[in-house]
Amino acid sequence: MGTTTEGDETMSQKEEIIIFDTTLRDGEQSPGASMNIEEKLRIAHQLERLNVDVMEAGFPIASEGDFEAVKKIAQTIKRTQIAGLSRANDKDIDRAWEALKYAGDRGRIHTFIATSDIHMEHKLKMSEQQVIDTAVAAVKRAAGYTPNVEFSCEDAARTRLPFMAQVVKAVIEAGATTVNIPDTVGYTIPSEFTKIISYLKENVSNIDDAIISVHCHNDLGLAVANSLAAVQAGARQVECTINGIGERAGNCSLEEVVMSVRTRQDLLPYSCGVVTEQIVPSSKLLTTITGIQVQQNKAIVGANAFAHEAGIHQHGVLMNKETYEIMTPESVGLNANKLVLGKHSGRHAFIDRLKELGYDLNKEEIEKAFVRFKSLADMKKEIFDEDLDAIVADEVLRVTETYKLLQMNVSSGSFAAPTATVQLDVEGEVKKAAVMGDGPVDASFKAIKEITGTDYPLLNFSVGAITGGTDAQGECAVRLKNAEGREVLGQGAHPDIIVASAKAYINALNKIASIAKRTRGDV
Ligand SMILES: CC(=O)SCCNC(=O)CCNC(=O)[C@H](O)C(C)(C)COP(=O)(O)OP(=O)(O)OC[C@H]1O[C@@H](n2cnc3c(N)ncnc32)[C@H](O)[C@@H]1OP(=O)(O)O
Ligand SMILES: CC(C)C(=O)C(=O)O
Repeated sequence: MGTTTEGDETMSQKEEIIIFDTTLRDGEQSPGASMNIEEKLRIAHQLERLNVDVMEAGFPIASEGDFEAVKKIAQTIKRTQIAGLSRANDKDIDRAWEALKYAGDRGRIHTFIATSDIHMEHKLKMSEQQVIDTAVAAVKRAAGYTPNVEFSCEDAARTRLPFMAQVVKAVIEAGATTVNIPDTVGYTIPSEFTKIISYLKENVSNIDDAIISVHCHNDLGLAVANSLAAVQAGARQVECTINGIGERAGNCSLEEVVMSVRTRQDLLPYSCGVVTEQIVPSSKLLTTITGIQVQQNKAIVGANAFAHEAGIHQHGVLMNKETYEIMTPESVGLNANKLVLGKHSGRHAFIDRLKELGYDLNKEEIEKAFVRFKSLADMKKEIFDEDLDAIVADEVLRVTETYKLLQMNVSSGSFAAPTATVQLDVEGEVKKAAVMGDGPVDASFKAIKEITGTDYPLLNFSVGAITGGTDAQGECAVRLKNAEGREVLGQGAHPDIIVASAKAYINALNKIASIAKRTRGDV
């Protein structure tokens, strides 16, 4: 791009912005984004390919599952720093280190306590002095395990500045090497956040002994703008998530902040190590795993981010892409010159495309996905990346199957009552049911319920077409609530939308069964 200054030599002389990804912790706090250990590990591998500097893997005290996920990630990921969150108390910090210790000096304890009046008075019921003492004690305890300690002043953007300066000074003295200034409730605006960071730089005598970090939420849609303002004021770590997922309206979006820095080197002359070509694969993997779709007009990773519809724009782009494109699709991992995949494609092209999409599958997984790819290619002229995402989600990312769909047949229309006949393999036993319903999906779900003897509340059911055209695969998501009140997302894809719905329902039942087995200690 004519307007950017890239190139390794120039980049290496620039001040570095540390990219701290919190998709697996704050991102996971998005309603419906809970992931199991295997899913978190897949994202962790992708974050390593994306080359973020730090990944926050979870909140180890939160649950057995989160502890195991952080531990597994700390044991498996070899290059990236791994952070674990803890409240400012001994038991959280000890538990965090128990999981993080496998990463050695790449393990980071991230401890926090709120510093705003409203949080101190109503939530913590602590005085200023108690908060300072608790923060200092927490940092000291964490520093006893590792020098890699981050401290966050929760709700910093609504904290009185002289008090925050006192806290920041004290935690740096106690051993914090990164001090994070979160806008926990997405309240600040860029000019104010600039003043907050500048204030700390000017009024905390030991501020240069730590990296200043920011962690912005998007309640007013300003998370990225606020993060960039903070960087310009001296912050050197940005906390963010893929697709901007996170608590409430989400967090600062990684792809937006990284591409802003890369694209506006004239105003943001910093370097960051993110391999931007891995942005779209990361976004897609997250969508596949969580089922949370990205809005079409989402910057960088939305379906329309590089689409030009208007004639004047199309004309301009045909003459010179830079008339309407400020970055190339290739730079974020959208490969325009791809081999077309269809029924005549072989394993080499197939594996190559899966790798481009960020899937690192073993031989057995590739074989399963390939068989499914060929059968889809028999029904559909061209197989798109989205189809491959759905195949991988369906064939590889799914949990151990207690229930397998063998066959189904549905009759429906405007005349007779819709009827579904479904045959399932239930742990080796073939079972069948034929049931009428209000519609074909309702009839299928009733048949599955009858066979499996289950009746979990259905919270949500959504249907979408993965690609365009009448031969597109349908993609369904089903959200059920298990007996313990936990929400479970099931996904299924198939060119027949009713079969896709049944697969999604069965996928959710399999997840519930696998949670129950884990709880009982059967697996
Ligand atoms: C801004 C953020 O995103 S912070 C991270 C938010 N993420 C989460 O909360 C997800 C994971 N959380 C959990 O699983 C649970 O909340 C747990 C395991 C951490 C705690 O569960 P519980 O012990 O049942 O407590 P609960 O969540 O109801 O209340 C929080 C308690 O922690 C205290 N607390 C809150 N923040 C902190 C802190 N930073 N340091 C010390 N104590 C804190 C609260 O005052 C309250 O204490 P109390 O039980 O003495 O009244
Ligand atoms: C724990 C902190 C960093 C947080 O998530 C927030 O303040 O939003």
